[in-house]
Amino acid sequence: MRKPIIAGNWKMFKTAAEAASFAKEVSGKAEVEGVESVICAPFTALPALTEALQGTSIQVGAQNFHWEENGAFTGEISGAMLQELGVKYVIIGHSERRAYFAETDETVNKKTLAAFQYDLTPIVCVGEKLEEREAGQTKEVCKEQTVAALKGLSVEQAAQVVIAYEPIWAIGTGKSSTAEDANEVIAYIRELVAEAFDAQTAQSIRIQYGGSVKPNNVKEYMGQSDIDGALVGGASLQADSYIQLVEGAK
Ligand SMILES: O=C(CO)COP(=O)(O)O
Repeated sequence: MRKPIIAGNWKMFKTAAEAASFAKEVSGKAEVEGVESVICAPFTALPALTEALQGTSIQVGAQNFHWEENGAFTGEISGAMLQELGVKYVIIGHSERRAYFAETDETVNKKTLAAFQYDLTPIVCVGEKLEEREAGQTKEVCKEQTVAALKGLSVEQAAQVVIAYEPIWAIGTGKSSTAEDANEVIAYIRELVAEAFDAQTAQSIRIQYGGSVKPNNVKEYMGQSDIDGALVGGASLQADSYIQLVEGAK
C-alpha cells in the first residue's frame, strides 16, 4: 500500500517569518493519519520551518541542492547543509529549474543519486511542454526524463523515490490535466520503473501529479489508480488551502 503524499512547493514565496507563522497555522491540522505532508520552502525559510514544525508529522523539503559534497560553487547549497537542518525531502528537476537554470537530465540524475547520501528523499519532476503534448510526444519525453533520472540507483533506492509528473502547460495556468489523462501517464511511468527495476519497485514507488491542483480537484486525482499524491504550487501557499489539500488526500 503506497502512502499518499501531498507536497507544497512554495517556489520563491515566503520569508522565514512568514514560513514560521504558516507552520503555526497548519500544525495539528495539515496532519492526517495515513497521509504524508511535506512543505518545500526556499532555503532561507528552512531553519525557521524545521524548528516551527518540530514535534509535528509535517516534513520539510528543499527545492534544489548541489550534488557535490562541498566546493567552489558560489550560490549553491549541499545535501549536508540541508540534512543538518532536519530537511527530509528535496525537489529535483522541477520544470522551472530545467527551463530557467539549465537543469538537465544529467544533473537531475546526479542530484537524485546524491540525495541518498544525506537521507533526503528526492521528489523528481518530469513532464512535457505544450508543444510536445500537441505533437503526441508526452510518453516519449516522460520516458527519457524518468529513465535518465533513475539511472544507477539501487532497487531499494528507486523504491523510495517520489516522482512528480507535472505537465508544464498545467503549471500555474489553472489548466489542469484531467485526472484520467494524468493517471494514464503516471501508470505509464510506473511501467517504466518496472522495466528499469522490477514489478515490486514499480508497485512501491510513489508518483504524484502536479499542475493546478487545488482543494476542489485534489480528490479527483487521488481517486485514480496510480496517482499517489500531488505536488502543489499556488494552492499550498495559504494555510487553509494547504490543510484542505492534505485532508483531501485521505
Ligand atoms: O509547479 C508546480 C508544483 O511544483 C505546480 O504549480 P501550481 O500548483 O501553481 O500549478
